Order: sequence, then C-alpha cells, then structure tokens
Amino acid sequence: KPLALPGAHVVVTGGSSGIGKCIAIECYKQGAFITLVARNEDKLLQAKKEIEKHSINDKQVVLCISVDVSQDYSQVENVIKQAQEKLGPVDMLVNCAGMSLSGKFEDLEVSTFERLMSVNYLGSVYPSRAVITTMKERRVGRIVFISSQAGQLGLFGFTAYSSSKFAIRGLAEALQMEVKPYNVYVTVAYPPDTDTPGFAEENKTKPLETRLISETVSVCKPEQVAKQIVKDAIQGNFNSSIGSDGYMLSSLTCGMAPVTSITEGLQQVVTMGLFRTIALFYLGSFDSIVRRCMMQRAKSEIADKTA
Ligand SMILES: NC(=O)C1=CN([C@@H]2O[C@H](COP(=O)(O)OP(=O)(O)OC[C@H]3O[C@@H](n4cnc5c(N)ncnc54)[C@H](OP(=O)(O)O)[C@@H]3O)[C@@H](O)[C@H]2O)C=CC1
Ligand SMILES: CCCCCCCCCCCCCCCC(=O)[C@@H](N)CO
Repeated sequence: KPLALPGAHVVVTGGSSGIGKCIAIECYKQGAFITLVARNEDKLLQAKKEIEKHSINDKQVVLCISVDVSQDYSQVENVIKQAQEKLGPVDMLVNCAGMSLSGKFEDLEVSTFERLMSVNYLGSVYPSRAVITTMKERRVGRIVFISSQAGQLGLFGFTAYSSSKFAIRGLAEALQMEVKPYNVYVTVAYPPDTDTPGFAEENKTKPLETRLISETVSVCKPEQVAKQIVKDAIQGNFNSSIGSDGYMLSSLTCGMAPVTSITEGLQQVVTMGLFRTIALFYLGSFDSIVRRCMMQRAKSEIADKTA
C-alpha cells in the first residue's frame, strides 16, 4: 500500500542542496512535514525559505537541523529524537547527504577513501539506524538511499566513490529482507549525472577519462530525479532509476535484489541477455576512451620534453 504523504514526517539528509532539496520540495508539495539535515546553517535556512514557497496548507512545517551525519552516531540519534519530538515519528527517511571525489587510484589520498566511506556509507547507516526501531514498531516506514549509476558499475576515476555507493546497495538489500515483514520498505536510487552544486564542484577535479565516459549518459535535472525517487519511495519500489540507460543498468545489475512486482522480475529475465550484449559494447568503448587518453598524454609528454 503506498505511503500517504499528506501530514507525513519526511526527514531529508542533504536536504539543503541539489537532489535532496528537490526531494524535500516534492514531498512538501504533496503535503508532508519536512526535517532538513545538513551541516551549513545558512544553506539550511535558504533552502527552508525556498521550500516554504510551495506549501499547500498553513499547518505545514519545515524544520532545520545542523549536524554532520558522518561523525558521531549519538549526535545523529539525538537530532532525530529532537525532530520526532517536534514533528512526530519519521514516516520516511531520505539519505541524500553525500559527496563525490574523483581521481586515479594512485593520485587519491587514502584519507579520501575514508572520507567518502564515512559520508556516503556511514552517513546513511547512522540516520537509518536512528529511525528503524520506531518504524518497525509502528509498522510504517520508508527508507531511501541515494546510490548512483556509479554504484552499479565501477568507472575510471571512481575507485573511492563507486565503492562507497556499492556499499549502500549491500546495506539496503540486507535491511530490506529484515524489515519487509514490518511493512517498512527500502528504496535505492541510482541517479545519473545531475545538474547540482555538488556536480559542479565534482567537475572541477574530474579526470578527462571519467568525464568522457560519464558523457555516455546525459545530465539530468534534479527536479526530474527527485520526482522519480519520491514516486518510487511512496510505492515501496526497491529500485529507483531514470532514463533508458538507467533502466538497462538496473535490469542488468539486479543480481539478488528483491523485486516489487512479477512484471519487474519477468522483464529482468527476458532482457538480461540483450542488455548484457549492449553492455559489452559500452565496456569496449570505455576501454578505448581510456587507451586514447593514455596515448594522448604520452604524446604531449614527448612534445613537452622536445620543446
Ligand atoms: N549530482 C549528481 O550527479 C549525482 C549525485 N548523486 C548523489 O546524490 C546525493 C546528493 O548529491 P547532490 O545533490 O549533487 O549534492 P550537493 O553537493 O548539491 O548537496 C549535498 C547535500 O548534502 C549535505 N551534506 C554533505 N555532506 C554532509 C555531511 N557530512 N553531513 C550532513 N550533510 C552533508 C550538504 O550540505 P552541507 O554541505 O551544508 O552539509 C548538501 O545539503 C549524493 O549522495 C550524491 O553522491 C548520485 C548520482 C549523481
Ligand atoms: C545496458 C548497459 C547500459 C550501460 C550504460 C552505461 C552508462 C555508464 C555511465 C555512468 C555514469 C556515472 C554517473 C555517476 C554520477 C555520479 O554519481 C556523480 N555525478 C556524483 O556526483
């Protein structure tokens, strides 16, 4: 049975910017009460003002909480408690706080691996851990994780980022099996490149290879991504993806993920061979991008030396 958003309490981590902010707006437009969680208080207040423009009744509230979701579990637990005291038990948690850093494996600091794992992975574990008991007791709840297309395949430059987004998938599959009997549903979203402040930041240091490979899929608008994620979360779909490449990737990488309908399962079975064939061509083209960039670099190095 779909979750009713009017009057529901939705917590969005990373709700002050980009995809998270658009998810908050989408839920608010459908009558939800919102708690935004992020670190920077100015950005939180700015987002709150923007979200409040979309109110549909005069009872709706947007609450802001400043905390780092990746640092200290007891802190996260405390702020979730505060939010529940003000707006009632959490009906839907959206774990959208996250970041991306790219670079060749040998160029990335080991601290980058630790940082991305703590923000993207542990930063999703802590808030989820803080709401799950109440959700199970109430037999109501949705937990949404934001992975990435780069959480469905490993890409040049994403040794640190992809692994942190793959980790989310494992967490979500295990958790879904535990909580389904309690009527709590887990959704994992796999967005493509999306036009957000975070994406602009990421592009400043992206290797050429990563950029060229990513350009296989076109950049999405955060509003469109948010709409799809909210729709899938309400429905209780385990998988949330966007576009025809998103659909193919999710089908191809379904593995042992739960299915939400018989149709979904049948589609996976029927399309598997075809999508694997298409994927082999993509992989070939990615390899040739990497090889071309390598030769280009070697050439310019020789040119530099002779100059
Ligand atoms: N944009 C894209 O191309 C894609 C993004 N994604 C994923 O979607 C999510 C959102 O991305 P996007 O909208 O681009 O990101 P933005 O950088 O635009 O927004 C990130 C949000 O997360 C918050 N945040 C970051 N770190 C922390 C932290 N440690 N504790 C609490 N809050 C934090 C930020 O606020 P503050 O800094 O104030 O804490 C901000 O509200 C990320 O998980 C990203 O990996 C997935 C696929 C594609
Ligand atoms: C049947 C097979 C179809 C194959 C399609 C292959 C598509 C590969 C492109 C991957 C793009 C990765 C986007 C990462 C976005 C992201 O998470 C960052 N922007 C984070 O900010």
